[in-house]
Amino acid sequence: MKQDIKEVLIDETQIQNKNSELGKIISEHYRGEKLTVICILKGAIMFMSDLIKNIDVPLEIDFMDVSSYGEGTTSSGVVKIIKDLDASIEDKNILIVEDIIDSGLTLSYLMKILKSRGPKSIEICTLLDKPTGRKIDIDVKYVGFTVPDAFLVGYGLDYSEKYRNLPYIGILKENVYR
Ligand SMILES: O=P(O)(O)OC[C@H]1O[C@H](OP(=O)(O)OP(=O)(O)O)[C@H](O)[C@@H]1O
Ligand code: HPA
Ligand SMILES: [Mg+2]
Repeated sequence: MKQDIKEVLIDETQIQNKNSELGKIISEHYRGEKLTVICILKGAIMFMSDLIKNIDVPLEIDFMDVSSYGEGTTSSGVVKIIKDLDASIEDKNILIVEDIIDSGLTLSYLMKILKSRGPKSIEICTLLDKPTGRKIDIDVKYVGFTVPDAFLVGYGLDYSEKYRNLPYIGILKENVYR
């Protein structure tokens, strides 16, 4: 796996420091409130599980699986719900946790659906933001790192379902997918 990585962009320590920093800010924001954290499968699993260890308000977790990338490196633009939430989000404070916002198509679609279900509040926290990929505007409250225009893998992010288990964020060598 390592031989397919051109460069480690964000290492484990940088990721964990960011989780601690974001956790503190989020805890202050929801102080005195209850929170539901929604993990967008599969990419956000590692980030969400590390992030919530750093949030100290009472919270519940739920999962939603949507997919638009399939096996490629560009979004198909067609977002499919593979698994919906287990619980209602009506009148709840919702924090959506994502690994990366690239074109913005996934979250734009998701936000429309979730806002229509009447949450008390709804915000987005993404570990990575790739603004050069954006096709549609997204209002993001919490961003870990702004990343360059390269295909990234690791810490939950995949290429063709692989590399999710790398403990860092790396740039995938172009010859792997070209
Ligand atoms: O802003 P966008 O261009 O829509 O891209 C971001 C989305 O794409 C990836 O998910 P993917 O559909 O690959 O599913 P996965 O999380 O299971 O890998 C990633 O986890 C985000 O959800
Ligand atoms: O750079 C990326 N890597 C992995 N998955 C992604 N989904 C959108 N952008 C990316
Ligand atoms: Mg993916």
